[in-house]
Amino acid sequence: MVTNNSLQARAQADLPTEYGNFKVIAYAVDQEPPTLLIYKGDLKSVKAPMVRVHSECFTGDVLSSLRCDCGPQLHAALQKIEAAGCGAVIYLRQEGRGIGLVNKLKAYRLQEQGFDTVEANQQLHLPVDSRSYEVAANILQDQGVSHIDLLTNNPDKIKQLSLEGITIDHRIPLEIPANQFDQKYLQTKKRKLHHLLSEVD
Ligand SMILES: Nc1nc2c(ncn2[C@@H]2O[C@H](COP(=O)(O)OP(=O)(O)OP(=O)(O)O)[C@@H](O)[C@H]2O)c(=O)[nH]1
Repeated sequence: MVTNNSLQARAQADLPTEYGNFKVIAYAVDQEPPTLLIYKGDLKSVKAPMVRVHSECFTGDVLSSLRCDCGPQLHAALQKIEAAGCGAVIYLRQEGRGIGLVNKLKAYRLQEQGFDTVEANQQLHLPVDSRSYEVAANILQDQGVSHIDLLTNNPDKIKQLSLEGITIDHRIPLEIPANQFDQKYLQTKKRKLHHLLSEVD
């Protein structure tokens, strides 16, 4: 299993989780942190498997931070894929929408002073969102998948994956109710980044 000249499947294993039994494959280039494909079922056997392309959020995914909806989105995606019986999470190492964990924490400090998530990145002279979905598309293609049902609220993710050759048959919303700490974060995603968040004002 090899995707292109450099990205390779380096290791695979079973991954039993709270939500059900999955398999995991680590795709990597040289010593870079691996992109993980967590999946269940035969992805090629369905016309459009359910897929979550998830950007790393150490604070949300690992530390259960309430400042964002990332952790609950990841867990909800695993639950939905388990219920569907087939599907995948692709875990991209694009912390902080591409700015990295240190800069994300600097952006958090600025948010504590009143800036929103977009303004905080701008204050740091960093891109608001520098993510690429090419690796996700390469992994799907390596798995023989060209059509997916994508779990997302982010129209840019749909657009970019489409440009990389993946057809999004359906968007499956992945809305997590706001908590007392992430209301402004979700509002900014809706107002400035045009996320499809029907439950946010
Ligand atoms: N720069 C920055 N990144 C953040 C912040 N909060 C979360 N993130 C990162 O945002 C990324 C997730 O992107 P989101 O815009 O929340 O959601 P998305 O993945 O684009 O869209 P969905 O598919 O709908 O979840 C992860 O890499 C997080 O680390 C923040 O306050 N500032």
